Amino acid sequence: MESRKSVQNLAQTIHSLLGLKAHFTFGWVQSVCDIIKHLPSEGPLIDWKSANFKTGGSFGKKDDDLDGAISKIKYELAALTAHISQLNIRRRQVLNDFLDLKGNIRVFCRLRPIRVGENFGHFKPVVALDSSNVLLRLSDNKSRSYSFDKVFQAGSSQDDVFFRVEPLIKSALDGYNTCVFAYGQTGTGKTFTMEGTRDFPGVVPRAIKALFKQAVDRNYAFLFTFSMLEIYMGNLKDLLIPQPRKAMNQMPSSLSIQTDPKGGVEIDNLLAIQVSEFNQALRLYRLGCQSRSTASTNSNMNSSRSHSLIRLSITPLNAPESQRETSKIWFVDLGGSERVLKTKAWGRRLEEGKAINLSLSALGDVINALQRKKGHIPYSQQGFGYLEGYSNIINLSLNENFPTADRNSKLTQVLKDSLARVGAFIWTEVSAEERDKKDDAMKNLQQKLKTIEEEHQNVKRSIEKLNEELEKLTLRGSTCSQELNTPHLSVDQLQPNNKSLRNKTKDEPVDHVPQLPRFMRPTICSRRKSGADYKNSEEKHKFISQRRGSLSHRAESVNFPVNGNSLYSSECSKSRNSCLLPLTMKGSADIETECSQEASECDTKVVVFPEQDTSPGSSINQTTHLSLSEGYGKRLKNKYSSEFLRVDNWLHLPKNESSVITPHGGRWVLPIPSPEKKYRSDGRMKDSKLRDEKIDNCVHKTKEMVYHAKLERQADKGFRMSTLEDILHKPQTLLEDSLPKDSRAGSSCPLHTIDGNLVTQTRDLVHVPSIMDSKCVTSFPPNICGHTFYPDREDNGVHLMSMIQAVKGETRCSDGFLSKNIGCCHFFPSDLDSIASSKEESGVSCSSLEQEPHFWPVGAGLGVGDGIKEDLETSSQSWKQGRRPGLQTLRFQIASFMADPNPNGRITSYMKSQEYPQNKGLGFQRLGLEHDFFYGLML
Ligand SMILES: Nc1ncnc2c1ncn2[C@@H]1O[C@H](COP(=O)(O)OP(=O)(O)OP(=O)(O)O)[C@@H](O)[C@H]1O
Repeated sequence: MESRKSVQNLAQTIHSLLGLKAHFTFGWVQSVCDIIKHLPSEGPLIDWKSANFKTGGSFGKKDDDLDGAISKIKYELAALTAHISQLNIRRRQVLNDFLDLKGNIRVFCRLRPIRVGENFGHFKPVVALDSSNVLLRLSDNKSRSYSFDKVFQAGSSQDDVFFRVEPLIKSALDGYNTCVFAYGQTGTGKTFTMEGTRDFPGVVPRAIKALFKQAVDRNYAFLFTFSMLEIYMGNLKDLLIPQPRKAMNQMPSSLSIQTDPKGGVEIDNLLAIQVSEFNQALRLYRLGCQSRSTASTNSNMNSSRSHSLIRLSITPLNAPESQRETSKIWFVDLGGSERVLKTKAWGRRLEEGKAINLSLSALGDVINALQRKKGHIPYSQQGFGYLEGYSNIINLSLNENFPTADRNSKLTQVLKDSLARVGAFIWTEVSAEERDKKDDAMKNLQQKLKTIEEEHQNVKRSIEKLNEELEKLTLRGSTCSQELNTPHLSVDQLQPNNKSLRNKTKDEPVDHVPQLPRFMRPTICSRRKSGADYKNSEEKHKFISQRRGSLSHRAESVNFPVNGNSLYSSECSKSRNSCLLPLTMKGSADIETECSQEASECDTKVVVFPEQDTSPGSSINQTTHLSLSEGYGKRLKNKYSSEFLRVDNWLHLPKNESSVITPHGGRWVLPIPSPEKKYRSDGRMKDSKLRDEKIDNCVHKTKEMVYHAKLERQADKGFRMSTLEDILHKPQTLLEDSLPKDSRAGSSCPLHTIDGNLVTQTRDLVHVPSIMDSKCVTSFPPNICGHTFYPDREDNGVHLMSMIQAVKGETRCSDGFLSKNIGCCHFFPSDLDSIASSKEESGVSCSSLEQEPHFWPVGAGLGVGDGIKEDLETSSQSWKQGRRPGLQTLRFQIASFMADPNPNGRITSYMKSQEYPQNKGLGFQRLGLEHDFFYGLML
C-alpha cells in the first residue's frame, strides 16, 4: 500500500525535485507512467545504487522488447536525476559546515612592486617573510609582523591572486552571499587588483568569467543580474546610469537602502541588468568603471575617490523551491585610506578622504563586532576610529580622538546581509590544540566534498551515456514517431544554458533557431515583486502593501558639511566618464530627502538582456528590455507601457547593429517587438513551435513592411516622421528636407524667451526627439514639440548613448557620441506622457538624470484629449514642484512616435485638433504584447 502510494507520487516528487513544474506536460507524465509500469514489484521505488551505470550495450541486445528497453533507460535516468539532486543538497550541507569552520573571512595581503624613486618617508618597504607573514619595519628599529591567510609577493600575478578568490564563486553559486573587498592605503594597488588592465585583467573580470563557466556545470539554470554603484561622499550612485557631463549645482540624489525584516538588503532604483554571458557582464562592468569618480592626488595619479561596488545576483531557476533563494556576490574596490598629512589634501580631496576614512572605519567596526559576536553590530552608525595604512598592509587601529560622526554608513548598510555570516577572523586567537582539531575537521569535510564532486561527475556521465543510448533506441524503433517527442530526463536539458543546447543552436541553420523571446518573460524577481504570481488583484494589492510595509528600515541621506564655494573653486573630482558633480553650500539634504521619499515606493529596475543571438535577422531576440517592476502606478495600465520596452530595445542595442535595425526603402528603422510565444517544453511541440515561429516572423515582417510603407507614403506627400535612426545619423539638412516647410521650428513655431532663454512655442503636444545643429535650428513634424539633441553643447545633458555604446562594446562612449554630432538630450516640462507623473507617484528616482529645466512651453487649448491634457498638467505641475521627468520620460516620448504603427493617423488627429481617444493608443493590446510581463509593468 505504502509503495503504491509512493508510485503515485513519483511524478510530483520528480516535479518538485527538479523544480520544473511549469514545463512538464502530458507527454512527460506519460513517459513517467511508462517508467512506473516497469518498476520492479519489490524494493525501494528509486534506488540509485541499483541503477545500471554501465550502459554500454546492455540494452537492446538482450532485450527483444524495444519499448521495454526504452522504459528501462528512462527509469534509470529518473533515478540518476533524483540522485544528482540529492548530491547537490549534500554538497551544500558539507560546504556550509566547511565554511563555518574555516570562518568566512579570509585576508590576503598583496605587496605592490616598488616604483623607482618611491619615497616611503620614515617607513621602510614591507617585507614578505613567507607565504603568510609580512614584516613591517618601523623607523625606530622596531618591527612588527602580521599574519594573513596568504601573502602575495610583489612579483605575483593577477592569476595567483584570483586562484585564491575562485572558491568564493562556488559558494556564491551554492547560494551564499559573498563579498570580496580590496582595501588598503591609497595607491597600494586595490584597483589594479580588482579591475586590472586590459592585458592583466583583475579579480572582477576573472570572477565573472568563472561564474558563468561554473554555472554551466551546475544542475540548474541560473539567472544573473549585474549592478554597479559607487558610494561617493556617503551618496549611493548607480554607475550604470549615464551621468550628466557638466557640473550641476547640487549633489546627485542618493539611492536609498531598504532592509527587510529578514535582514535582506535592497537598493531602490538600482539598475539590475540581466546578463546571460560573460561578455555582456564585462561590457557593463567597463561602462561602470568609466563612470567612477577618480581624481589625481599626491599619492595616486588616478585615485578612486569613492568605494565602487559590483553586485552579481544569482538566482537558480529550476532548483527546488527551498533552494531558489537569490544569492549575491559583491566585489568592492574600497576607496584608499588616507592620512591627511601625507596626502596634503585640501578642499574637495580632503572631504573625499574624510568620507572614505569614516566609512572604512565603520566597516572595521562592523567586522570587529561580528568577529567578537557582539550583540550590537553597528551597521548603521558610524563609530570611532579610522583605518590607518602602512604601505601595502592595513592595520586596524582605533583612534579615540577621531571625530564621531553620527551618520549612517552606507557602505556597511549596503553590505549588511553579505557580512552577517562572519565567523573566525585573523585576529581570533585559538590554542594550538583547538587549531589542530579544527584542521582535522576541515580536512575531513574537504575529503567529503571531493567524494561528492566525483560522484556527481560519475552520475552526470552516466546520464549522458543513457541519453545517447536512448536516442539510438528511439531512432531505431518503428514507434519512434511517438517516442521521439518524449522528453528525456537529462541533466543537461534541465538547464537552458547547457552545452548540448548551445551546440545544437550553433549547428542549426539560422532559420531554424527557435527565437524564444526570453526577455518577455517575467523574471521570478519581477513576478514576485510585482505580485504577478497572485491570482487576483486584491491579493496582489495586499502583497504590495505588505511588501511596502515590511520595508522597515530606511537609510537616511548623509549630508556632508561641505562648503560649496570653496570646494567648487578647488579641485574637482571627475568620473572616468567626465562626470563632474560639484557640491554646493546647500548640500544634498533637501534634494536627497525628496528623492528618497520618491524612491521609497519603487522597486529595483531590472533590465533584461536576452540571450545573445548572433544570427542575422534575429532582431527581436537581440532586443533588451527594462522592466520597472513595481510602483509605476495605475497610469501604466494605459497604452504607454509597451513603448518603454521598445525604447529600451534601442537604448541597449547589441553589438551587431545591423541585425537590430532593419533597412527599408533606404531608411533604417527599428523593428517592432513581436508578442511572446508561449512554448511547452514538451519535445512534441518542437515542430509546431518552429512552424509558429515562421508564421509569426512572417506576420511580424509584414507588419513592419506596412509600417514602413506608410512612412514612405508620408514622405511622398512631403512629410514623414523622423525615425530614430534619422535623428541619430542623418544630417540635419536631410531631416529638414523631409519635412514640409511649415513644420520646421523657426518658421511656423514662433520664438520667444522665457527666463532669458530662447524658446520655441509649438502648437501641439506631440513630442519627438529631434536634432539641433549649432545654429539651433530644429526640425519637427508639424505641430510637434520636441526633445532636442544638441550636438555641440555639453551642458545640462544626459548621455543616453553611453549605455548603447557600452553595450555595443565601444569604450569612451560619450566622446564618440559627441563626435558623431549627437549631443545631449533635454527633458522638458511639457511632457505629455503619463510616465513622468506615474514615475513621481511611484517614486522612481531620476536622480542623476535630472536636468536643469530648459523650459519649453506648450500651447494651451489645443483641442487635445482630456487624458492627455491631464497628463500634461500633472507633468507640468510636477516640473514646477521640482520633480522632473527623467530618462523614462524620454524613452517613452521617443517610443510614442517610433512605435506607432499609425503615426500618420495620429498626427492627423492632432492636427485636426480632435480628441484622441485613449483606447486607440499604443497599448500593448494593440501590439499584441498582452503578456504577464507587461502585466507586471501595469502595477
Ligand atoms: N601589482 C601591481 N603590479 C604593477 N603595478 C601595480 C600593481 N599594483 C598597483 N600598481 C600600479 O600602482 C598604481 C596605483 O594603483 P591603484 O590605482 O590600483 O591603487 P589604489 O589602491 O586603487 O589607489 P586609490 O585608493 O587611490 O584608488 C597604478 O598605476 C597601478 O597600475
